[in-house]
Amino acid sequence: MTDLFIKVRTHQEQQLPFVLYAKPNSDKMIGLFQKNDHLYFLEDFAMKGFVFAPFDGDLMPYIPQKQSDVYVETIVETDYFIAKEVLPEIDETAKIIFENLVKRGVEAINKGTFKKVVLSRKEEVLLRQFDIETVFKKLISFYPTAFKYCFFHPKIGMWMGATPEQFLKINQRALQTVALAGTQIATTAENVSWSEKEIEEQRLVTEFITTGLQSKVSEMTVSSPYSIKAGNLWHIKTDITAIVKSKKAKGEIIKTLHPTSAVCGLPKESAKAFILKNENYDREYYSGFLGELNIDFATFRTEQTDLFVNLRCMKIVGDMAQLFIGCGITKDSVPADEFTETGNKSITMKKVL
Ligand SMILES: C=C(O[C@H]1C=CC=C(C(=O)O)[C@@H]1O)C(=O)O
Repeated sequence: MTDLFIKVRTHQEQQLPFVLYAKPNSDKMIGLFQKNDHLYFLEDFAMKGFVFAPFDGDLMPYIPQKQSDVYVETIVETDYFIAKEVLPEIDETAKIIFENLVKRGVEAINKGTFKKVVLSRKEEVLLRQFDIETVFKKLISFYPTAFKYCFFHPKIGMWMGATPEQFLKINQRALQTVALAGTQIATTAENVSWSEKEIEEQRLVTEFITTGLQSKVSEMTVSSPYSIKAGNLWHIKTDITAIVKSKKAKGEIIKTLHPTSAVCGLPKESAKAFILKNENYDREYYSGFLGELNIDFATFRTEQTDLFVNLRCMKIVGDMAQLFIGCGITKDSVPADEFTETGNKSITMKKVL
């Protein structure tokens, strides 16, 4: 066992906060180990550390740089893992509940309450055994292009995930983000074609982000939408770059964009109100955002922010893993298909358990 995982084990035994993560396509694993068990919240967006923000609410926990030890290790592929074959299992009660939720979402769209809403559910998986090191190494091995993480705080719990979605990357004043939406299960075919429903669903995310950024940036560029593979799924993605007008605008940009219409809806406020009223469970940190704020912990360069949307994630509670899965609903959504899509998304985490 390397120093990094020894530190993870001792921190977990001592119930001290830590985060372990590996960025997309990087050969580095980074661990941030808080020296006390205090729950720190961001007071402003100039603070340096690893932020773990929820879907809803202004309280954003973070692990401050000043209170932590940092470990960086190169990923050495010594362990060979075989991806677990995950067979679809349908929970009929969960299916009925989710399909009814989707129906209500489509009705609200038809009434004109919003154009799009992202609805989600939670699924529990019994863990026969659970070892952070093994699960984290599987995430690294199976999802090289994702942001992989394990976050632990005694007052929050343990969360793990492999998200394909960048929320915001800001290097000095250069900003990058993406509009990601539309899902299809990846079969062997490398050419994927998209329906009008999925194209519209993703276009609304691009519209939301570009409109939100408009007054705060200059030199915005927006790529054509293209298909991208994330684990067992295909998505549609648009790359967006811009120059932030002032360094102080970062907080405003984060507040404007979060939660994006890839996880909430359009318009944001009415979609969010519908989610909070109708989903009937607490999303907690699922569809929040997480990552480095104002510092790159591999190089210690400041003025670098690298945040991701907390998707394809799970919370470990006792001998259960709670998987969080959602999908974008538009006027053309078919409830049964949307339920199937959440099942397909659950495979990302099920494969590593
Ligand atoms: C809300 C999720 O995915 C989002 C990101 C990509 C594609 C999505 C979709 O096709 O619905 C979602 O907008 C999730 O994974 O729980």
